[in-house]
Amino acid sequence: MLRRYILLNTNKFVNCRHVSQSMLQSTVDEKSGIATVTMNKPPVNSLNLEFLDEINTQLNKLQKDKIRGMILTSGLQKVFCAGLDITEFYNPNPDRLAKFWTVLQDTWLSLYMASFPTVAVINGHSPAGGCLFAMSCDYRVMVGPKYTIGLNETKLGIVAPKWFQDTMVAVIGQRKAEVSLTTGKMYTTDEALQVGLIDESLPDADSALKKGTQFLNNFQRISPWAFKMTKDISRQPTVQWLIDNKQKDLDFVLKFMQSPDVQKSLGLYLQSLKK
Ligand SMILES: CCCCCC/C=C\CC(=O)SCCNC(=O)CCNC(=O)[C@H](O)C(C)(C)COP(=O)(O)OP(=O)(O)OC[C@H]1O[C@@H](n2cnc3c(N)ncnc32)[C@H](O)[C@@H]1OP(=O)(O)O
Repeated sequence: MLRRYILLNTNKFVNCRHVSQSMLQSTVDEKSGIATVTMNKPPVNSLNLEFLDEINTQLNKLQKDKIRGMILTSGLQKVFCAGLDITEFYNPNPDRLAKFWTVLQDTWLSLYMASFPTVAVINGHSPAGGCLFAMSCDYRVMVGPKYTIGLNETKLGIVAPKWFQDTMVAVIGQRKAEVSLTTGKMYTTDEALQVGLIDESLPDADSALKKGTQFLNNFQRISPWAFKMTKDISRQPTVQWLIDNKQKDLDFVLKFMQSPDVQKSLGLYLQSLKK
């Protein structure tokens, strides 16, 4: 369905195709072919089964629609994405947990290997799975200075899976990733810029969105085929492990998440969040 739509976050009217509207708003600028996908699941854009499914469906649709680029951002005031919904892990139903993890794997593969260029406009805190999503885009612009980003899993008493870790290594390198992962480091915007976890820091969301669009405009003169082949070659070593080990990865998560020690840590962490 084609109709005029207001591009969220910019407060400006633009010529847009409205693609969908629910926990996820997606608009495509007809002139540039750039999609803006806005996560809007209050209070913190936590990624549960239904939300992940919606994100994955949308990514696949944008791919079919042959868009020229995508900005991933948040419609919330101060959170880009709080990561995986911890309640999916706490006292889980094994069947649902298996579905949840499988959709997470698929969503990550769709985002990481997207055939179009992607930019994360990180307009709020971005821990754990939020950081994974940002790192999986081709470019990161973060609004500073007050938000934080990082893979904090060890702080919850859990372990970032190999493919989360490899994604971070691909962005900031082995040594920095190892220190960051083991300590569960959450970086301020300035620290993230220094370590290379983000590419640019801007003082407000509007200028961050403009920067993201500028980055995507670089690809107007680059063949989509050349872009995709180059990205595939660059990212293949990071994705291949998951492609070859989806079931092994799932089995490990199911076992790990149902262990009493992990459940105890998660329970305490959830309680601390509620406080
Ligand atoms: C083999 C190993 C397999 C496991 C691998 C798992 C891999 C990845 C794991 C993850 O992604 S786990 C998620 C980690 N995320 C976090 O630790 C973030 C926790 N949240 C925060 O730090 C803060 O909420 C925030 C994002 C900085 C926002 O702060 P703010 O003050 O705006 O909001 P709060 O008051 O803290 O929260 C509001 C409301 O949301 C609930 N909540 C927050 N984060 C989550 C979450 N990730 N999942 C579920 N629920 C979350 C929080 O409890 C509050 O609830 P109520 O009190 O309103 O009921």
